[in-house]
Amino acid sequence: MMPDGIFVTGTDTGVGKTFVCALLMISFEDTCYWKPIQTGSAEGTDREWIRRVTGLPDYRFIPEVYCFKDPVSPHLASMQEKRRIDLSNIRLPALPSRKLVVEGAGGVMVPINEDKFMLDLMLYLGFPVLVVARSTLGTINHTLLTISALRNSGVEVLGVILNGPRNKHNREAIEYYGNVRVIGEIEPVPRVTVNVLRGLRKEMSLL
Ligand SMILES: Nc1ncnc2c1ncn2[C@@H]1O[C@H](COP(=O)(O)OP(=O)(O)OP(=O)(O)O)[C@@H](O)[C@H]1O
Ligand SMILES: C[C@H](N)[C@H](N)CCCCCC(=O)O
Ligand SMILES: [Mg+2]
Repeated sequence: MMPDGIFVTGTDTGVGKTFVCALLMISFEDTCYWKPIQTGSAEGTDREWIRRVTGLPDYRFIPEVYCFKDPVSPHLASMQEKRRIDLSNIRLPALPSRKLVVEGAGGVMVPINEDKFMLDLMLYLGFPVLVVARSTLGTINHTLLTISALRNSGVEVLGVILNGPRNKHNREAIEYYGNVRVIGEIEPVPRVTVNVLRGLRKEMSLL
């Protein structure tokens, strides 16, 4: 059962958070998507990408609160555009549905202003967190560090999704040393389409 709100973070930028959010949107009816802080919008937003790939209606997508053009860390993008990111401006929108998927920018320690990080946004919103990680070499360290930062701050970790070629040893190490569930393993797909996402829905069944 998907909780009413879920925050999707990752061990890095480009690990597949948006892909997993698209999969959540396809897997659970009555779910809205929200990426409150987006950078790199000059190349398109994650909201637009999920909307295009899934074909889901507009009302299931909540507009960003902060949207910056340059594909850099939010703290830098906000300085460049002279618009400080203030957590108190990020208010939970009135939802047209019961469930919400929130996507972060990059990983947990990405700065958003002079003294706040993505992790503070997670604490502020208060949703349990799903961690998307690569399946390949190096992921044990990145994933354990991410989980440790989340738990040390009191954030509930729902589980980990490993994205990439299946790697049994990495999965087992993350579950054992991280004392965490790997709830899904997503293999690379040649092309991301709504039918491909539908075929991957079983990867969300442990949520
Ligand atoms: N399992 C997969 N198979 C094929 N392509 C994938 C898969 N997972 C992710 N991708 C592709 O890899 C790229 C990076 O993934 P994605 O945009 O989901 O990362 P992200 O973590 O959301 O990055 P950001 O920090 O920029 O939000 C995208 O082009 C995405 O479509
Ligand atoms: C532009 C990119 N796709 C993301 N939206 C922002 C990633 C910020 C990462 C910062 C860092 O960890 O160095
Ligand atoms: Mg993304």
